[in-house]
Amino acid sequence: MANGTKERWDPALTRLLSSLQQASNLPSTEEELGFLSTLLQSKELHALVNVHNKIISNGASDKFFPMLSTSMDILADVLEELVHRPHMSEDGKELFYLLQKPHIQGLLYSHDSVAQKDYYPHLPEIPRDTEEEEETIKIVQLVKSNEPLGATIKTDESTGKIVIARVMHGGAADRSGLIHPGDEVVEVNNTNVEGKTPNDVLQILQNSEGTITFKLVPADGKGGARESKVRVRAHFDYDSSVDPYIPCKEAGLDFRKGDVLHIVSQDDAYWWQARKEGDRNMRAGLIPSRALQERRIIHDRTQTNKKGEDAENDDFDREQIATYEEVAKLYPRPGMFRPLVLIGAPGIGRNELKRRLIDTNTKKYKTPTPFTSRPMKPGEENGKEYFFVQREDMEKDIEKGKFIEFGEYKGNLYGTSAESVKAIVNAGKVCILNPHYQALKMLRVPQLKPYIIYIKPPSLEVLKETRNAYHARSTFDINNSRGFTEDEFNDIMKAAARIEFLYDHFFDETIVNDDLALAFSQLLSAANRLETEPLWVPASWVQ
Ligand SMILES: Nc1ncnc2c1ncn2[C@@H]1O[C@H](COP(=O)(O)OP(=O)(O)OP(=O)(O)O)[C@@H](O)[C@H]1O
Repeated sequence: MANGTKERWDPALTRLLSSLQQASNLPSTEEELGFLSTLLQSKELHALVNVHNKIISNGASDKFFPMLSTSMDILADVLEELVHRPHMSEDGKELFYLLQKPHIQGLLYSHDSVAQKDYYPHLPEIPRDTEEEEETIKIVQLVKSNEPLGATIKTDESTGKIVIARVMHGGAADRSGLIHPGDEVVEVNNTNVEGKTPNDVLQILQNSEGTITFKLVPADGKGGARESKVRVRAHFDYDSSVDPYIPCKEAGLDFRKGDVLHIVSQDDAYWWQARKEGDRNMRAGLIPSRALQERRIIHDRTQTNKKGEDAENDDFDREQIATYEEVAKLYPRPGMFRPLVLIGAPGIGRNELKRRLIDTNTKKYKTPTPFTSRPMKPGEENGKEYFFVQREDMEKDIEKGKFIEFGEYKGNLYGTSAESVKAIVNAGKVCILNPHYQALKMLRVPQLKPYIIYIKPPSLEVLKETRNAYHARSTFDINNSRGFTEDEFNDIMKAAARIEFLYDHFFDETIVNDDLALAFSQLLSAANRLETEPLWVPASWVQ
């Protein structure tokens, strides 16, 4: 620093300069030595060193010493104290106002920094207007473990460079917080990947041990997207290993129809990221998005129709394309019981199961007496098994919307009135229904929130065996006086296949009715579960 007449040279810098001259025989270029020599002789550096020395020497003497070095903490305490005062004097108000001023806070902050001798050199801010060609590179190191990286790569179509295609939520790459979709991969473990294919890069990754080092050019505008909370129930099976279109097979998440999936990201229009609900694996996997799956189903259906296969009339029932259904948990409420609905092929045993359940507690389980237009069978009583009514009267009531479900079977109408179901639910009883399967869509509404159990036949052989051994009565015989015929067994199997094709996405549970006692115990535990456990229902029922 200029000191009146003469510039005072710092002895340390002078020493450094002379040792530099002695070091001229070291293996360094002339350019490097020249640079250091100029720097050590520069006025700016000397001025800075002098300022530094001054501060140190002042600090060392007792001339200036701080009374305290935490004035900012005290400021915060005072503000906290003042803000809770119900009444404040004018002075108090002024102090409160002053202490919030940025200038005062800045001053105290600087004071504390000096008092704490916190004057380390700080790195300069990154210049805002860098040269366009200059790229920022980030170096990311991950320790390789048995866990996959949790990121996929691809060749960028326009630039031909290798880029991070997606980062799987919860995977190693995501947890590092350092790798983002769109980042350009420059090097992997010191190997330049320019001109390499994603497979080549995978090879490098697979062959590396220990730490993996990536050199990446960060993508613009990324940001850690938050996980979505959406849960869906899958209405189809998915096996990524046979999906020719999945961008990365290793990243696929396989699931079965009925599985509940936690959708963590819907950022990509075609490939969602999901986890199986309850799965402890943190890393999400890729599944086809709703839009993609709908397209696939429509495509498959047009192919089938072209071949002229399987075009039965009630296919329209499946007009709703079953892909994913958003679900939420419904918590049981004391005294409010969801109706239990047993669905299945005629003759499969729903009445038998229902009867047994009611017998366990006739006060608790109730079934509404259905209406029918079929003629009364011998031994039946009006109002007991059915209310027997004229077809025209029943049709009129159906038109008036008095039936929550109705269907036609072999020329006769069957139905359950809305009133009778509501009355049971409101009385705090468990309503158990075994309606015709066509009624499902009408029943599956938020007002009723039914729990739908599909009663499934076992194989044809086991069906015949069990029914014959039990001397089961055919429900196709008006007198209920004989067993099932060969044709009727076949009809049960056919009807079951049809019901499954049309409605399986509505089933909350499936019980195979082979051994009657076993099937019944399953029904009983389902009924108990319904009262005690939160269960997944369409999300709209919960909102
Ligand atoms: N697992 C089983 N093993 C043997 N017999 C069975 C079994 N389940 C039901 N049955 C018998 O099969 C017959 C038909 O059962 P059920 O009347 O319950 O059928 P359903 O499904 O109610 O038929 P529908 O819908 O036509 O009225 C009855 O005799 C019943 O006892």
